[in-house]
Amino acid sequence: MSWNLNKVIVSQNDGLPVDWREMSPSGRIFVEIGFGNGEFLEYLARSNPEVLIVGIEVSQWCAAKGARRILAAGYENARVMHGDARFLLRHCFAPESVERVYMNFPCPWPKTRHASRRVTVPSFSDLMNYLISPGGSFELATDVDWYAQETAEVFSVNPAFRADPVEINPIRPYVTKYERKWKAMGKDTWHLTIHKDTELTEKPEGEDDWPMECEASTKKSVKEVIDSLKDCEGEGVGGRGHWVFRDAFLSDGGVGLLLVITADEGFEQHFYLKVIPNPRGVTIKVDSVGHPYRTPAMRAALLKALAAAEQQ
Ligand SMILES: C[S@@+](CC[C@H](N)C(=O)[O-])C[C@H]1O[C@@H](n2cnc3c(N)ncnc32)[C@H](O)[C@@H]1O
Repeated sequence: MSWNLNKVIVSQNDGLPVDWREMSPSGRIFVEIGFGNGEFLEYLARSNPEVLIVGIEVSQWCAAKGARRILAAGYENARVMHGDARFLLRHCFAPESVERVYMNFPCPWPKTRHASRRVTVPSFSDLMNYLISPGGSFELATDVDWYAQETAEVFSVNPAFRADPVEINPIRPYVTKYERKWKAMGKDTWHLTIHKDTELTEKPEGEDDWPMECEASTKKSVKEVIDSLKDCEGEGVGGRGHWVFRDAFLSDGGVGLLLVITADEGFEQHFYLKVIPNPRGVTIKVDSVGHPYRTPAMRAALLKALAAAEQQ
């Protein structure tokens, strides 16, 4: 059987931030981070038909499996995004647009040297403050007691939030396969609910609105522009993220290609900047193949290429 996964999988090509409210029967939105095999996602869609349920999965295999599950069940109120939730939630959702965020049994990355890989790094509470609407909540289920405590502590320093006491083995409306297996071994689970009471005081600027193409008036050739940029590197806009021009090529048609690698909050992208001759100089544009996301590091790389082209 073939599946049209595009009916369910959403990417930034649908516009940024994605217009989730328009897809939602009531305008309400719930998110599940790291949905694994998608059974909780399906449960959320089934039990909340008036709400749009958005699942985010970093594993491509799980993202496709979850999308197939939603299609097979025939739910119109669920969508899937493939990628790192820490990045996608910031860039693909409008501020304070999500009512509830669920995260079930995330990998705790127990070793200290892997702590930065935990979904609940300290900046996570800022991300949830950006994302969750006043009156909304974040719910964590975990099989690791210290992970629940650590997450509660991460939120406790943020005055926008109020945490319920961590619960042990509460009765849950739906138990996933992972949780069933864990319980069958006689083991405990811990649950944490965090409430957001206050509104964001500073609304973040629309940092995803800038164009991915610019023109430089210059007498330099395309070759001179790309040669001057090869191996350059620097910080993203606002000191966020990092970019590097890894390689430069000149096509037979005279178009320059710069291979750019960016890292934003642990989110890495590889894409090309095209340098195209025009009568006044050059046009520099982010190549859309691979659908890279607009990030502070991408913006800084584009600005660097523009400055290098215009420099006498
Ligand atoms: C242990 S599994 C739990 C799956 C499911 N929630 C359950 O309860 O059965 C953790 C899931 O989180 C996903 N994941 C890990 N880090 C993530 C991230 N930064 N963004 C989105 N998904 C992530 C993994 O791919 C994996 O599917």
